[in-house]
Amino acid sequence: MSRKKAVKGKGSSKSPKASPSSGRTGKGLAAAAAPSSGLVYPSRPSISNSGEFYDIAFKVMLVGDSGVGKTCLLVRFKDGAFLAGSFISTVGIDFRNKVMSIDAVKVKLQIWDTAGQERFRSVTHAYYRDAHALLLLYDVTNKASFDNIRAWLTEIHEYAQQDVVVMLLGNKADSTHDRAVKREEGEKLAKEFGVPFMETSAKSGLNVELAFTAVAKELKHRTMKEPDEPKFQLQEYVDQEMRTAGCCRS
Ligand SMILES: Nc1nc2c(ncn2[C@@H]2O[C@H](COP(=O)(O)OP(=O)(O)OP(=O)(O)O)[C@@H](O)[C@H]2O)c(=O)[nH]1
Ligand SMILES: [Mg+2]
Repeated sequence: MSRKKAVKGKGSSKSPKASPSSGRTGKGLAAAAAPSSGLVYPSRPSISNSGEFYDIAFKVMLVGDSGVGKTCLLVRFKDGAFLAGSFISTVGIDFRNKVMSIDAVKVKLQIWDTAGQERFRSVTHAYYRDAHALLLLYDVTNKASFDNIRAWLTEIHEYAQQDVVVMLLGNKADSTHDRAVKREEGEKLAKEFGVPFMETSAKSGLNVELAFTAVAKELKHRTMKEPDEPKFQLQEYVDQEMRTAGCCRS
């Protein structure tokens, strides 16, 4: 399979009109965004010398209330670091790219970090349509952020594609003393809405890699599934991986 090259670096914009691209050329938002159909199928090898090559690309959006840890989760996944210290709320929308190797296929995730603050909601709405997957976060130490998940799911149903992959994440699982939402409550809500669920911690790294890998696997399987290949079971995969890792992987 021929491979495309992922645009490296970071983009940022408050404009909902920015249109995605294959990431083959240029830098920044306009160049890194994918066609509105979303998927990028490489048609010929890249001639560029720098950056990482990929076979398929998907857009993943991080959504949820302000302060639940969306930016920290992305930074942990991308850079392996935790943004400790004062909380700097995201303004508008921002993205980072990461290429993962999934079953010998190079999958590029273009991950959009949205602002949780209400005043940026209309900006975020404009991006839902192009998303292949949504990671919906609440903060296990903040009951209101959990209670708002129903409203977020309503919003997702209204603005996102019908077949978008949604995964519910209870973040800040490291904060055992401040916990306000039990794991079972998260599991129950996820079951009610038929979405996969896991708890994460951007601080410790718990399940961060797993969350993105699971989504990338699901998207890759949907796109490249052989006719006789069984459907990928996302929650089963997550449960199995957590069992293998003794429930605590980073
Ligand atoms: N203990 C703990 N703190 C976290 C974790 N993730 C994020 N935080 C803290 O929570 C605060 C908010 O994190 P952000 O990632 O900026 O939150 P956000 O969801 O991006 O917020 P908006 O950009 O306003 O939507 C910061 O002070 C982080 O240090 C985590 O897993 N554990
Ligand atoms: Mg943020």
